[in-house]
Amino acid sequence: GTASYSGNPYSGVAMWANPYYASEVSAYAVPTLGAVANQVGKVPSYMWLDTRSKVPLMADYLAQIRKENQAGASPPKAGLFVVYDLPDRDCAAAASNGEFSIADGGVAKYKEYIDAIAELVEAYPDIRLPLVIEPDSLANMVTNTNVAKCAGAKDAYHECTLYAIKKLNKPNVAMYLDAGHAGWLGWPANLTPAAQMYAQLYKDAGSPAALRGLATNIANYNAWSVSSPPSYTQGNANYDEKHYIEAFQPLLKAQGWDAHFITDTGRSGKQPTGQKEWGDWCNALGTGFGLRPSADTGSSILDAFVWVKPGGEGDGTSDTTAARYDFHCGLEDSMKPAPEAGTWFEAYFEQLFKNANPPFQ
Ligand SMILES: O=[N+]([O-])c1ccc(O[C@@H]2O[C@H](CO)[C@@H](O[C@@H]3O[C@H](CO)[C@@H](O[C@@H]4O[C@H](CO)[C@@H](O)[C@H](O)[C@H]4O)[C@H](O)[C@H]3O)[C@H](O)[C@H]2O)cc1
Ligand SMILES: [Mg+2]
Repeated sequence: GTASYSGNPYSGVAMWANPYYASEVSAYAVPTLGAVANQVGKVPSYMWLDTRSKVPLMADYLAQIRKENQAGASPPKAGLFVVYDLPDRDCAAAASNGEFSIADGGVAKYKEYIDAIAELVEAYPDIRLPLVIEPDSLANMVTNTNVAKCAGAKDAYHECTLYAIKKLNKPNVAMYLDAGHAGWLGWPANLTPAAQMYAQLYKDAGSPAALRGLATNIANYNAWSVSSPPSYTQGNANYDEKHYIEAFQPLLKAQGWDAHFITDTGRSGKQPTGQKEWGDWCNALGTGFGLRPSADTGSSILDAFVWVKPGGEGDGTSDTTAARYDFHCGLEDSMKPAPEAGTWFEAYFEQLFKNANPPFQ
């Protein structure tokens, strides 16, 4: 049957753990940490479609999920994917810059990338697909239009995001637009403009049924809920993701969007973290694997805890001579030496594993 749904898209399905992350864990972590580390590879995390060449891998994974579901998986498995290939991507940073540039036909190339993903979505109406849409993009439009590359990307980000939302608006899909985190858009000064921008986009897209809400804390380290505010959150009453989304949701609703949320808990298990500044986002010291993915959140507006950034894959290289070197990855509270964004960072995995809460045992 079809994987159509109403309400929480994570209800009635199990999240599928992709074999790529599991293979990284078994290849690189198990030799040092022992077989216990394999438990981490079994935790369902999101697969990032960070290049056009990754789309065929999504096709393989969907075929595998269908096979497991047809073999009787109960509850049926849902596929977890991040759409992440905007032209002039990651416009306020250097570490995760992508393959497409606006100056080099990037908008057209992005639309073809979305078309390829939409084709797969339509070929697999039987698989539930809660998708994360474009980490760091729209959040930068709220706080970083003073950065030339972000100012120059504003129109393209909006055009491309609208295109993606409309093309991927299918009954088996739920889309969550990236919305930074408590330490980014959660600041009082940022929250209202953020609500205006996201709600406007929802309306501009024609209030699509599959646009379920916002994803927060992607590739960041904030607690879902912490009893006392970490020192670096000083000045912001929204010091964890629960405060952030509970402050954000009424503003979005008032603007016409009854949005729901998902929050990345993949690297939020240790609080406070070793960050010196809240904005120090690159390979932060003193972090741990956090709450396991689940739709059982205890919150009526949080659909699920999810692991979106696969813990152990780096945030950015610490090699100052590299093209994608970003100074945030050279800070005192960033783990060094660090490999390129998205590549395996064994020492970082071991930090997350040691600090895991709940622990792996
Ligand atoms: O005291 N006050 O009243 C007050 C008021 C306002 C203040 O200003 C706020 O300060 C915040 C920092 O505290 C800033 O938040 C940081 O913004 C960066 C982008 O510019 C984000 O970086 C991204 O992080 C992603 C992973 O999350 C990476 O994947 C991505 O590559 C990377 O680019 C950081 O997370 C995020 O923490 C806000 O913009 C800024 O408005 C500050 C104080
Ligand atoms: Mg990043």
